[in-house]
Amino acid sequence: MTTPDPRGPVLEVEGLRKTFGDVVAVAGVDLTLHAGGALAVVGESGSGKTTVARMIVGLERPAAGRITACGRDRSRPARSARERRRRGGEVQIVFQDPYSSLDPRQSPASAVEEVLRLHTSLDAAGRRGRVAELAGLVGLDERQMAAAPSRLSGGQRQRVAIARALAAEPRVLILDESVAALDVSIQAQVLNVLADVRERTGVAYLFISHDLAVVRQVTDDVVVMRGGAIVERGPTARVLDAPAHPYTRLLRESVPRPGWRPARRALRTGQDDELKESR
Ligand SMILES: Nc1ncnc2c1ncn2[C@@H]1O[C@H](COP(=O)(O)OP(=O)(O)OP(=O)(O)O)[C@@H](O)[C@H]1O
Repeated sequence: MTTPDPRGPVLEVEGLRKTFGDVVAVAGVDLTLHAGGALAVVGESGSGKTTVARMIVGLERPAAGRITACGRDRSRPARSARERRRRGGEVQIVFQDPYSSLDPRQSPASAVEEVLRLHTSLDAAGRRGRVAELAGLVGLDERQMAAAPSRLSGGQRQRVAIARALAAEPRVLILDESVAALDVSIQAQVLNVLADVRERTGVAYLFISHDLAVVRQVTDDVVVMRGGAIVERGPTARVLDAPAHPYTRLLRESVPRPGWRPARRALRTGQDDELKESR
């Protein structure tokens, strides 16, 4: 087995294709995400973005094409629990809906610890320390980490989902419309957390979004999908400022709220939204 190059691609997708009956959801997509990079996948609803993400994490089986993460092929389903676990240590995903992503009976601390138990060799004390570190990274305090998920707001739940995904120490984090369900001000705070996390951990993002203003803030490169295919790709600023494809121009013109700007520093203390308990 070869050791993956730490600066090389952490995710490569070639000729990826998926059909659902007569519908061609993904029609031959090529993507490369480099270590520590952030690549956006944009496009209107139904353009195939989520299906690409689901194939990468093994929730859908490709009709054709090749997916390589950390130098290892993952185009076919994992054949053992061990292989599934190893893949989970390479790529993790955070979905859109903060309300369905957490087990209502499990505290955030216990959810994060469970992942640490599966993916690391830390002992109980080591895991407790790491839970605290991850909580700090996403801006949650001890009380929030011990609370029932029903007492947490949407923004806090997404922070938990991000911490839980990072607990597996993935090289790639897929964010599938992960801030789309949040209010604009909370969204800005979670985006700041994501920028901070990337800087501090070197994790790479595949950032799926229909929102160009958001994409501009957190990604270096972008691919634009339409009808299952990529119609344009390049550095995010260039593609959004001077789109070459008419579809990208159309997407840009339909942005509902231009001009969003992030705060300089990420909020680390979860001040975005207090525990409902304390309201
Ligand atoms: N399980 C499924 N069964 C049938 N068709 C599906 C299924 N999943 C996706 N599709 C279809 O595949 C196409 C791509 O869907 P996909 O969800 O990947 O797009 P998207 O760009 O992520 O859109 P959205 O942002 O609305 O989720 C759409 O036409 C969709 O209806």
